[in-house]
Amino acid sequence: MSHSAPSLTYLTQPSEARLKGALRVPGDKSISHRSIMLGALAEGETHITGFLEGEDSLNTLRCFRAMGVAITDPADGVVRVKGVGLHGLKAPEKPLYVGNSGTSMRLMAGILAGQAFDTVLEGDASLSRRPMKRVIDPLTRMGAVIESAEGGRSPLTIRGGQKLKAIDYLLPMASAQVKSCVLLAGLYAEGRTCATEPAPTRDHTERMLNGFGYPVERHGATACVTGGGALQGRAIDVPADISSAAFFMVAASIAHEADIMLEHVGMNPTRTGVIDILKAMGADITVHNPREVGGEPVADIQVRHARLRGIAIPEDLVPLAIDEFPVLFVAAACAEGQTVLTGAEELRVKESDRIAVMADGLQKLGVEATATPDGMVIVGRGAERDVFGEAEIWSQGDHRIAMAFSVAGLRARGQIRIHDCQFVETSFPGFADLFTRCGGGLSVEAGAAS
Ligand SMILES: O=C(O)C1=C[C@@H](OP(=O)(O)O)[C@@H](O)[C@H](O)C1
Ligand SMILES: C=C(OP(=O)(O)O)C(=O)O
Repeated sequence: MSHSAPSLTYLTQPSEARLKGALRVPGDKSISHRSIMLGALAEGETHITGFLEGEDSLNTLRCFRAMGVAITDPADGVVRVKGVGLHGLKAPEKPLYVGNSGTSMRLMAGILAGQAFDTVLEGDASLSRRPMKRVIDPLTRMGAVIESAEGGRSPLTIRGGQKLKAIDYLLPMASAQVKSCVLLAGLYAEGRTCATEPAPTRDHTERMLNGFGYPVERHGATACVTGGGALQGRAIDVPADISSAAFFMVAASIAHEADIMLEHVGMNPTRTGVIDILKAMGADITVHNPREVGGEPVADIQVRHARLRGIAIPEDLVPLAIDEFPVLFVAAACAEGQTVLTGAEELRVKESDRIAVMADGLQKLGVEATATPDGMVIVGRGAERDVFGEAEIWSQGDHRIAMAFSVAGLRARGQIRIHDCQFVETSFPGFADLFTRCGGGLSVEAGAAS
């Protein structure tokens, strides 16, 4: 987000929505960030198609430009990055601003720890509340020097010119951002750096490093890189983001009538937990034409309306669906019976506390939703035609909360007014239009109270 984007409010239409059509949601955010970062650090050119032109990945792009990397303006998802090599970045003139994006800050901290110059990384109000100690700790063990605001929060000042040493790091939480940060710093360290995760998390960094010709060894839960190699520029086709497609998967499942096709969706097995969870709830989801594009599995996904039932969500699926819980809570409210989520305390440190903010919004809409320290218990009202009432919701600077309550509008008796929706631009530009075009019915009011 630019430093002060005007506030937006979404208004859902109490509707008899029929969702239909084929649609392609924007590019994968995790892969888009990494395509700029690895493209910048590579030798030669990286040609990206399907790039997410959302504020989070655009902020990553701007940061690397500020460090002297020539990157074309994205046009219809096409971006060219002229790599400068692992040691070719230049000192930026100003602090690097990453907006709302935890991925940018945590992955870039790993890269910047290995540079010869100092940098300051800063973000918006939401990001300034999120924990950065989780990356400061392993980087400090590697020899990095990082100053932070109180409590390990950003802004982070990263002192350049340190000689990094390899470490074996056992992650205290399942986090792809922390794993990636350690591996990226490992590119600059002497020796072999390993990150061991307590549960599988998205593996785009490992896949993409291999794709750029930088070998990542994998032994069970451990991924290792040896410093001192080089990356080679390449072509990257970014698939549609399964985390964005998830809003439409739930929308089609809960709408009174629906049959939609989500095209070219990334199906990396470390990301498909949302499909497993929805299928366990009884969703009607068919995967068509599975294929592999540039090292990532991709498919078209058909979703039709179905009667959902509540489940106990298996904890091993939590990291594989970590960004999808706001909208999965909406699905749970529309199911018959109780849904119980446990083992998801990480949701409390995302763009908002997604457990507290979702429980609060669902309660306002008349759903029995009880927040627990590590999850939620939701009593589904799927037997009723209108699951949700009418309410005013604050999305608390969190794009996924804003979109989740937009989807809830499909089963609401009245109107849901959702404030602070400008943050949807971080991950899903054009969401309101696409949702409306396939039958969702959402209008946007500018400049409303936030
Ligand atoms: O590595 C990534 O691209 C991401 C990892 C996840 O965060 P954590 O590593 O904090 O779980 C996820 O929530 C975020 O949207 C993107
Ligand atoms: C948690 C998210 O992103 P980030 O951590 O990059 O801000 C998200 O997109 O849901």
